[in-house]
Amino acid sequence: MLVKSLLNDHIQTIRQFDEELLDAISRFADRCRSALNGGGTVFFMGNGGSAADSQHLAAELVGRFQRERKGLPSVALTTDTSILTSVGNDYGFDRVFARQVEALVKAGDVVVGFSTSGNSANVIAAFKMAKEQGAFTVGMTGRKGGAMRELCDLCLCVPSDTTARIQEAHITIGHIVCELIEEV
Ligand SMILES: O=C(CO)[C@@H](O)[C@H](O)[C@H](O)[C@H](O)COP(=O)(O)O
Ligand SMILES: [Zn+2]
Repeated sequence: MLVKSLLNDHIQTIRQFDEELLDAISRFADRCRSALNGGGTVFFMGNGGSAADSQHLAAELVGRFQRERKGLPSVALTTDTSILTSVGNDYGFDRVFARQVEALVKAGDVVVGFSTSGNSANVIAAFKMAKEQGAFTVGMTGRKGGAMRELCDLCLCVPSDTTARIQEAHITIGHIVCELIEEV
């Protein structure tokens, strides 16, 4: 049955998280915590479903995940249609995140990019800019990792080659990171 087999794929993907990935999730949360404690901001970006993940996680930090606490500085670079259309129109779609990183990101910030292929040109360009700005970069991708694997300071490769399964694992990891950030 297709439904059961798709659910099994999802379960298998999560089951196949190895120690290296679990350790990377903890390090991701630690980096966010130290950036936030030092007055920094956590930025998120991605295309399509990954844009939705970016907005979802920024909302968890600015608003509330599970605990009552102060709002934490976080920005999704996927939301301002005036910026996205002006930069896309004037400089090209590949620059829509990089330009915002140039304008907003400071040393000590964390820049998180979601890309199931690891190869979305606008995410890659923004990571390069984030390094120039002195930020810590976290790539969230799939098994192969694409260009992101070598480019990011920390790269979390979900053990699947299927976009949907990778995205499902990304939001699970994102929620775990939010829980660890709130733990303090
Ligand atoms: O949500 C989905 C598919 O599940 C799509 O919207 C998907 O995110 C888009 O095709 C993206 O453009 C894919 O980009 P990426 O994950 O390779 O960076
Ligand atoms: Zn999707």
